Amino acid sequence: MNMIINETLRLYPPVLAITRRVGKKVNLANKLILPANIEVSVSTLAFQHNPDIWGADVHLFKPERFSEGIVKATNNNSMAFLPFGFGPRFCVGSNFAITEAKIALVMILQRFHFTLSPAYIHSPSQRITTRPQHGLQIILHAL
Ligand code: HEM
Repeated sequence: MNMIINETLRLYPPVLAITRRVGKKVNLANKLILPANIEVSVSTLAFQHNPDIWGADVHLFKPERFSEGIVKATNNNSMAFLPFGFGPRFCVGSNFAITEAKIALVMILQRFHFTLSPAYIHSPSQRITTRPQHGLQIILHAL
């Protein structure tokens, strides 16, 4: 289930970008100079959809890409998988959120199997977090 959750967070990160204010002028590997007091936006979405990192199948839902961990999945660029941020400000609720998602899924799967409704229209959109624009209609079949 971890692989499925990771792949979902990769393709559809709830938080699309992480913002930081530059405290003092900084030179990044002589490639980029960031002046003090600007805001930098790190796009979770861009990193997680970059074919140079994830491969040509970057846009496909393939949970098995995580079968050997994040380092392998990112071709040694584990910072490119950042649905919960990175560094000292890493999400404090990440374990809680993942455990909650697993419990909810397990409770559903104990009672039902489900299929996607033909009414579903795939249109991820951002309203504070990423969500399905027209809802997510599924058909439940009692076990
Ligand atoms: C799938 C669910 C979640 C996602 C994708 C998510 C994502 C994130 C991200 C990307 C950050 C870093 C923000 C930054 O660096 O500027 C963050 C920080 C944070 N998250 Fe979450 N989060 C989730 C669930 C939760 C939950 C359930 C809680 C609380 C129970 C929570 C509490 C926090 C807090 C308090 C911070 C700030 C940590 C700090 O600044 O030291 N998050 N989250």
